[in-house]
Amino acid sequence: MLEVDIRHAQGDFRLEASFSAGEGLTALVGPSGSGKTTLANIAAGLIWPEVGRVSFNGETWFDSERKIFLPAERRRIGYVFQEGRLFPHMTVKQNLHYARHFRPVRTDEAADARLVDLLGIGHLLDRRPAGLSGGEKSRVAIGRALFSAPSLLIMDEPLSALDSARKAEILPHLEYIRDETRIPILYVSHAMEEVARLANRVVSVAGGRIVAQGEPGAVLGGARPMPDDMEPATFLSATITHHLDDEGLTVAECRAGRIYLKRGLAEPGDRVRVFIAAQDIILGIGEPGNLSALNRLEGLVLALQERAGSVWVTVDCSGEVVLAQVTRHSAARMGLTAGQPVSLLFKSVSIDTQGLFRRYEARP
Ligand SMILES: Nc1ncnc2c1ncn2[C@@H]1O[C@H](COP(=O)(O)OP(=O)(O)OP(=O)(O)O)[C@@H](O)[C@H]1O
Repeated sequence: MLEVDIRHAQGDFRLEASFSAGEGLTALVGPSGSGKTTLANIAAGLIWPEVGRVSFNGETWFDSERKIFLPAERRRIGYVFQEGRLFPHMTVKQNLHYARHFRPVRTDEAADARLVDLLGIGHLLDRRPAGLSGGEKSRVAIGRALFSAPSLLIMDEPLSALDSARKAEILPHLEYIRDETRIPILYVSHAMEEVARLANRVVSVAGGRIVAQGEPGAVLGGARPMPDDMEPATFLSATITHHLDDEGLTVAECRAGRIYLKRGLAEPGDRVRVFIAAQDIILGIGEPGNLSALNRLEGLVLALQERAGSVWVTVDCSGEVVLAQVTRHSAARMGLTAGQPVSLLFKSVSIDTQGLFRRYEARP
């Protein structure tokens, strides 16, 4: 468990933060300039804060009072930077092997080969970074961080330079690393989709302070405050009841009602976290016509909030708060007001479970 409790000034910027990151992936989210990278660098030992403490699994890495300053190279951290930062004059293999010098344990060639395999970079070993695509570079950078056999992995927006196809290619690798290596990961990101899919825990930062930390649903879900530049969404906790094999669908029940998911890895009885982007929800008043959207939840409008040209509508669906986003024009045309009964419609495809959350939720 990483524990950070610090105060630090950087020019005019004041940081005062206390947070922890345990097993699994902890996402550090927040608007640009809120202090995420600074916090990651403090955890890594690249910045020494003015006051406070940093510890990992009970070992003190930094303590201003006791004058303990463990240098970065002795913290056994694998750091993946936004832009990868591979050594341009070395081949992929040399980049990876360079990281092995930092290992405190003997090299296990079989484990290394598995990692190369897992990241799908075996065919790239003799190439130099200039001959790699963006996605390949990211995979090698992640591999290099893991090759040092780190006790903690810090990733600062490792996918931000990639388009959505390349991101989709890397996300499963990150999931595997999260679930199989058991190395705690501190993951800085703006992207709701990544956080929704990867995070076991979310720490939300704004203006140099921690505004919330905990389960992703509790920090980012429903009507709760969210960093301004993150896509609004709802997280629901649901239990899989059965599959509709012919239709490639899976049915789940949550407090808000029944939902249809794209068939993934989850099996009946599994608890999954379901992510619904607010802009994927269509709001209806009265009996909607014959629509193709499979999912329909019913609820009462709790509140309307104007945000950046659109309206966020929070809806109470049997005690579960669901967030929808509509244009100002639609909100006015529909005459939306608090207390009004509405239907929420969305396609099955707009739900992301992949069954991947199951593995986390099934953990002891
Ligand atoms: N060396 C420095 N000297 C003075 N101020 C700095 C320095 N480095 C960063 N800052 C300021 O500290 C604040 C926090 O920066 P930081 O990079 O931690 O934010 P961030 O949340 O990671 O942002 P982004 O998402 O844009 O990467 C910003 O206001 C930034 O301008």
